[in-house]
Amino acid sequence: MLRAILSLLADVWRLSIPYFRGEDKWRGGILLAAVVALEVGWVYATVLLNEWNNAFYNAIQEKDYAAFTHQLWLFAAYAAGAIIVAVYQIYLRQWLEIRWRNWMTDKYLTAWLDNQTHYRLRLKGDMADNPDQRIAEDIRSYIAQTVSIFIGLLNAMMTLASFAVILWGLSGEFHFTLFGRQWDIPGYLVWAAFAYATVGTYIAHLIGRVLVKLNYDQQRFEADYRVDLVRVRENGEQIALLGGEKVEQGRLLDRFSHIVHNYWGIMIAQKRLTWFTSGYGQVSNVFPLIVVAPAYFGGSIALGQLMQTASAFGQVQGSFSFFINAYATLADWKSVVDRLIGFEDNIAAARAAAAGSAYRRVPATDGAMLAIDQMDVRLPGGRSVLMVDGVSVSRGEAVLLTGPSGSGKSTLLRAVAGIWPYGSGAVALAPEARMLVLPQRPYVPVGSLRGALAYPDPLAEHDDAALREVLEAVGLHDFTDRLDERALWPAIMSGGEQQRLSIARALLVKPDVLLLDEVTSAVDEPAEAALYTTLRARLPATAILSIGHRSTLKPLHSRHIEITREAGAPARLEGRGTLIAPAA
Ligand SMILES: Nc1ncnc2c1ncn2[C@@H]1O[C@H](COP(=O)(O)OP(=O)(O)OP(=O)(O)O)[C@@H](O)[C@H]1O
Repeated sequence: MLRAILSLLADVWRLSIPYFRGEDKWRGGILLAAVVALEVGWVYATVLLNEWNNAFYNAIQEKDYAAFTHQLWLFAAYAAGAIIVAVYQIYLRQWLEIRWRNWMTDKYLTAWLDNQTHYRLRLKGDMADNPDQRIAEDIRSYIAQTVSIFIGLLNAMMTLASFAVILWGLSGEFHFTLFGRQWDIPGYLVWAAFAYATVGTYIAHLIGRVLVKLNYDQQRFEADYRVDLVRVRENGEQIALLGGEKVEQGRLLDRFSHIVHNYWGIMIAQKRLTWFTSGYGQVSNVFPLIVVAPAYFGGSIALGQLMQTASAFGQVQGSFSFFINAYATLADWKSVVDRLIGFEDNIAAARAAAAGSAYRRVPATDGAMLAIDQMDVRLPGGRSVLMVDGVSVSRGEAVLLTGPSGSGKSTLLRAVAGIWPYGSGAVALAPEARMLVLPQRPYVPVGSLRGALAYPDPLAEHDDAALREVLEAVGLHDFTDRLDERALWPAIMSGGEQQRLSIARALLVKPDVLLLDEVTSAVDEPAEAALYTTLRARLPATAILSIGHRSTLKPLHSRHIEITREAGAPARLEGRGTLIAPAA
């Protein structure tokens, strides 16, 4: 158990310390110091209140009205101080939490989105479940829980230190005779509180430890369920056309049944733990009185001392049992910490995969804009799918790649674009050449059509005339007046229209090297011919490497290279292929 706690603390340190060393360290540090100072004030107030107990109850016992009213005034002053501390404690704490969360969210988003890590995390299906939950939900609850546990622990330690001293003083000496011998136990009330709390903590640990895994699983099941719901929403049209609603409902209910099943586990464990903690809490109300009662009834202490001792005992025992009451929170905290650590490790692994990638970027020679040599494209598991050698594209050339489905054409484009980390080889690019890759399924973001067209460039970069002009050029005449319309474009535009929009982007960007992955698969053949003709006419210097299946594509290119594949071996793409005579 000690080892588990130490490793948890090491993880918490790893997750928290960057904030207090980062750009926001001053403000974060000052807020944390203020919260700690208020907590110290709070504990000091409880110490004063404990002494007040003694004076107040003695005034009652002695029927001393003047002392009684004096003590009431004192109480009013303490209470006023406590109210101010309570208000600002929460306020400053929330302030710290939101600053910290802001910082951590920024850091995680950067780590996730930078260098295409978000994409590589997906490549290996097992690498990170639900990054959205890690970034949105787990960071929030991690910070809230860490601050709350830190402050709780600080309070428990300070309360323990102050009240143990008071209680030690109040204990006097406890004498009893056992086995014919007199035993003296100094500070016996402190030991009694300690023994009571230790037994309680240990029993709570035994009962509550199953909650760690159960809470972890619960979060995962909830997130999986949410992801499946989103998937149904996103693929609504396909599901409706295929009539897949029953299957989807079955799958969703199946996902949900995991939540229910696990929740029952949590309920049962929680019930068992509550039996114990609430019983323990009730006993704690009277336990100190029982322990001190013999001294009171024996006449050695007054009512004030009884009340002060009982309250001090309660404080000591309460701080010892901090872990008992915080058990469920600690279990939950551990699962949040585990998930964030797992996420950070996955990000690091994805970055290492990228850094360890054996693809090399070299400057192109011999006038080629793009050349691919000795490339071995592999899958995440290590299997080789495609070997490429001696393939190059010159300025103004349009090279068509064809080959069997699944032979690795799209993966080759990913490797050339630098987002695919598995495999090895050299990608030579002309110095300063700008490359644009248009994937098979265009990405049309939600928002204004202007934003979707210019994506991901800043809007100010292209003027309206240029945007309208490229829309006209790709045949999207009906959309030229809708630049500022905000809509769910992916649901409104047809597949072919989305592909045209994607080609319009290429016309805007005017890249030096353009990689096209079946970008006209959803338009008819005459439109396809028109689009390619437009591309080549308007980007006469661009080196185009495109992938396609249709035979009608051939005359639209200047060269054709075919991928060959023999059973049991990786597909091969080699050499210069065949020249295509320009259509008459
Ligand atoms: N992330 C991945 N994990 C495992 N295998 C993958 C992954 N991505 C692609 N593959 C596999 O790699 C092979 C090549 O896929 P790719 O999409 O490159 O083929 P393609 O030649 O473009 O096919 P098509 O002509 O059908 O579009 C396929 O067998 C595919 O299943």
